[in-house]
Amino acid sequence: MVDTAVSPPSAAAALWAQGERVVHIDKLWSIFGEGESQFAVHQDLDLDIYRGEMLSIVGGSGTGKTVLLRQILGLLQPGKGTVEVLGQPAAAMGGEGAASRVGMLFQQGALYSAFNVLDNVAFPLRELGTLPRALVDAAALVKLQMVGLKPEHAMRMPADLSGGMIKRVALARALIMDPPLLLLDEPTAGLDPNGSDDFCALLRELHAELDLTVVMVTHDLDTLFALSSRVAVLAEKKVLVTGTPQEVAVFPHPFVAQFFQGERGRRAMAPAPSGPGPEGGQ
Ligand SMILES: Nc1ncnc2c1ncn2[C@@H]1O[C@H](COP(=O)(O)OP(=O)(O)OP(=O)(O)O)[C@@H](O)[C@H]1O
Repeated sequence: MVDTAVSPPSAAAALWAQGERVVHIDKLWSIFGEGESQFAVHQDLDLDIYRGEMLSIVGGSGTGKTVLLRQILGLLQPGKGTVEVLGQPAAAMGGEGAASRVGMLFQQGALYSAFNVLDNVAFPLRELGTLPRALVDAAALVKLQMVGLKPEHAMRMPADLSGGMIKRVALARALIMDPPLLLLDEPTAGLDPNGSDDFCALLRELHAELDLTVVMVTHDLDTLFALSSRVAVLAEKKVLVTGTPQEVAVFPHPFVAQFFQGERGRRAMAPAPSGPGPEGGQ
C-alpha cells in the first residue's frame, strides 16, 4: 500500500521511518510574486526523508520539483511551514559550512568555465579559507579519484570535458566537504544510455560507500528504477503519494498513469531478461 494523506504508511515508508530523519518538511508553502500576482507553488506540502534513502521526486513540468530542492538547500525561504535539514531550519544553513551538510549536483553541472577541474572541485573548501592550499588540492584529488577521474584530468578546463566528465567533476565538487545529504537535479539528463548507466552505477557505489542520503529530481524512468528506494510524486501543490517505484506506479492519478504506464514505463518496469547465458535472448 502506498503512503498518502489518507492511507496508512506503506511497508517501505514504515521501514525507512525507523531510521534517522534527515529532512523534515512540514506544511510548506513556497510562494512567489507580490500582491495580485502572488502564487503558491507548494501548499501544505509534507515530506520526511530518512537516512540512507535514495528518494526520487517526480511530477509534471512546473509542479515545483526544483523549487523543493532549493528549499532543502536553504536557497529559498518558506512562505509558511518549515523545512528542516538535520534538525535545523534549512534557510539557516546558508553561507560558510552549508556545503558540509548538503551537496548539490545542478542539472548542467554548473562548473566555473574559467577554473580548471581541480579548482572547480576544490572551490567550496578553498572558500572556507581554513585549510592550506596543498591540503585542499589533495582533498580535491581524492574526490576526483572517487568519481572515477584520473589525476591527469585535474588540469583540464571544463570546455575540454565530455558531458559525462562534467557530471563527475560536479559530483566531486558536491562531495568535497563530505555532506551526509546529496541533492541531484536530473543527474542523467544529457547523457547517452551508456553514460547514463555508468553514472547511475557510480551514484549507487558512492551512496553505499559514503553512507549518503540522496534526493533526486528525475524525468528518466531508467534512472528512477535503477536508483530509487522510494519515490515521491508532486502534484496538486503537494506530495501526492510516496512509496517504492512499483507501489507508486499503480497509484490512480493521471500524471502517474502517463509517467509510469506509457511505453517507456512498461519497458523500465519489465523484469530483466533471464536467458540461459550470454547467447540467451538479449
Ligand atoms: N524565483 C522564482 N520566481 C518566480 N517564480 C518561480 C521562481 N522559481 C520557480 N518559479 C516558478 O515555480 C514553478 C515551479 O518551478 P520548478 O522549476 O520548481 O518546476 P519543476 O517541477 O522543476 O519543472 P520542470 O520539470 O519543468 O523543470 C514554475 O511556475 C516557476 O515558474
